[in-house]
Amino acid sequence: MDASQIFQGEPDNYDGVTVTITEPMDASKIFQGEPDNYDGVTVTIAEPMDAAVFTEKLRASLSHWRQEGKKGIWINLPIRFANLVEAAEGFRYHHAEPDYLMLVSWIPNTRDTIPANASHVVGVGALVLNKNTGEVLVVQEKSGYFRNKNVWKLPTGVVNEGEDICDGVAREVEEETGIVADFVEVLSFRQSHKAFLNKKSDLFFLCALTPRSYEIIEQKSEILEAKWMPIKKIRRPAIEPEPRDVQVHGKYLPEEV
Ligand SMILES: NC(=O)C1=CN([C@@H]2O[C@H](COP(=O)(O)OP(=O)(O)OC[C@H]3O[C@@H](n4cnc5c(N)ncnc54)[C@H](O)[C@@H]3O)[C@@H](O)[C@H]2O)C=CC1
Repeated sequence: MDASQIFQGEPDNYDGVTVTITEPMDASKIFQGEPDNYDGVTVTIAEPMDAAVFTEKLRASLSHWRQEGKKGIWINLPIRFANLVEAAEGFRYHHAEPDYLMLVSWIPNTRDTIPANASHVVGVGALVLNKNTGEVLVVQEKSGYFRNKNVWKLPTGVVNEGEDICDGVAREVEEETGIVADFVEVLSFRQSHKAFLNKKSDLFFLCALTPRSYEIIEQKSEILEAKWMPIKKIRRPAIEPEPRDVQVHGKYLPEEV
């Protein structure tokens, strides 16, 4: 065995060994990471590495972090280094983004408190009401649950990462129908489960908007047709609300309805 690769210690009378660390650990032999506020470390792999070298360096780093009392160890693995996934012993997937995979390992013998990956998508629906005419903006979709069902529905969509709900709902309305509208307020919200990929939950916010323009220009890729529909014609929802859904309150309905 190459003596330089193992610690040299002092034996004692009880078959034990005491190792005294006299020099700083060779930084090139362990990964340098970014500390976080939860005694964790995030290592971002920036260079290609041989899998065996990676495993060796990771073992040395884990031993060092254990001594330092570190807890959650994160490895940000750009997709071009995906060959190292299997070499990351003791790590599990946390989440993946288009350009990287995040691995994590909880190293102390205490309860693992790593938060789960994002659990919900955030959807928005738009009640765009022209109070002068008593008409509501409705669409028929080319894909999704209501495809080919001849159902008129309120414009809906999904909020982008980092986008406010009030901006997302106005963007979706404009993208789908060409109508420029101002967000007024959230009327109700609903939570449903196993909504996306039969796994993620869905938080859906129904919002009131006031139109600033009235000429419809449909988005041909997603919308079959859009129109202004007299609110009196809206008889009942195509899907009955769940008992726990919060209902739209009446102040947005024109007085004669
Ligand atoms: N669409 C509807 O009839 C209703 C939608 N909602 C809510 O509105 C929000 C948004 O829903 P939607 O407007 O239906 O958007 P969606 O979630 O069905 O789709 C959003 C966008 O992603 C695309 N997309 C979704 N899954 C896809 C897949 N597997 N492959 C390829 N493209 C895919 C869609 O074509 C669309 O462009 C959600 O919170 C939903 O619960 C609520 C009631 C009815």
